Amino acid sequence: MINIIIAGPRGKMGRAAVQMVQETEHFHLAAVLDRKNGGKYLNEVDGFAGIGSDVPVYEDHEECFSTVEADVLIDLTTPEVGRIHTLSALAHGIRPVVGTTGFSDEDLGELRTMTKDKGIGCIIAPNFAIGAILMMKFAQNAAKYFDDVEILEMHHDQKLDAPSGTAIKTAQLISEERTVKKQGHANEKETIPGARGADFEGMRIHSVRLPGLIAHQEVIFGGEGQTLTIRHDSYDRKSFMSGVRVSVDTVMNLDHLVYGLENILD
Ligand SMILES: NC(=O)C1=CN([C@@H]2O[C@H](COP(=O)(O)OP(=O)(O)OC[C@H]3O[C@@H](n4cnc5c(N)ncnc54)[C@H](OP(=O)(O)O)[C@@H]3O)[C@@H](O)[C@H]2O)C=CC1
Ligand SMILES: O=C(O)C1=N[C@H](C(=O)O)C[C@H](O)C1
Repeated sequence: MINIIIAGPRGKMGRAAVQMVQETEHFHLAAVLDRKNGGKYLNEVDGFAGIGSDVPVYEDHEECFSTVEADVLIDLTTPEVGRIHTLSALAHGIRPVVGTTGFSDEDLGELRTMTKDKGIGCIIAPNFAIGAILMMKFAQNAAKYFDDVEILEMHHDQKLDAPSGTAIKTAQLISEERTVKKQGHANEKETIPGARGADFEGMRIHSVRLPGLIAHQEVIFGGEGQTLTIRHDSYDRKSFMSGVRVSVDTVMNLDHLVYGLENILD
């Protein structure tokens, strides 16, 4: 049995994760970490009637991590608080599985150092959906043959960070194969600032935010007389849950930080 704490249980991902943990035979939801409802049980929180009558809600992460006997923290919050939760969990010997996006390179470096010092596992996954991981790997492979690429990520309009964690990870993987190149016309000029999107080593990332969307990304490569488009769509947050489950199982046997599920899948 793996004892789990979920941070951000009332969020869109947090709710899906609570359901996944409850449905997984060898997982036990030991507690949740919320910024409201401290002192209650989960079944007393709006939207959880009938679920988690034995699952305490904590508002204070220190109190939660020092009181609850947990193996794994699943964090699905915001980068600011997710970073603090992750550092604190590691300090208490609890292995973090972090889906929260928006961490800076400095944040990742700090977490990598802390994980190494503690000698326990930590997984930070910008995207838990297997289709999205394949999209990133296919895009990295295609980058061996195409120098010019633009990433178009499309998300629901409640998303806080832009570009998405997936788009940044995709650009990082592509950059392992691609020589830095400023794309487009040498003299191109934006007549409205931002028209050409974010610049990652000369490749462009465009962020669309619209109600109705969940999580979607196209990686478009261009060459002479042709384009190649690699696209992934998440239509339901259930698409992320098998990746969260695999991450919880895997982090139990790690002694270092893994950034990206492509590193733990065959
Ligand atoms: N890795 C992956 O595959 C995926 C990652 N994500 C990422 O997961 C994160 C959560 O996404 P999503 O569920 O859509 O977002 P939501 O906004 O729906 O949920 C975030 C939750 O975090 C809580 N929260 C915010 N600030 C604090 C705080 N200071 N202390 C404690 N809790 C806090 C919010 O509480 P309140 O309701 O009170 O604001 C909310 O319940 C995002 O970073 C997103 O990018 C999303 C989908 C897939
Ligand atoms: O906020 C979201 O919804 C998502 N966030 C992650 C990201 O930033 O890449 C993963 C997925 O795209 C959904």
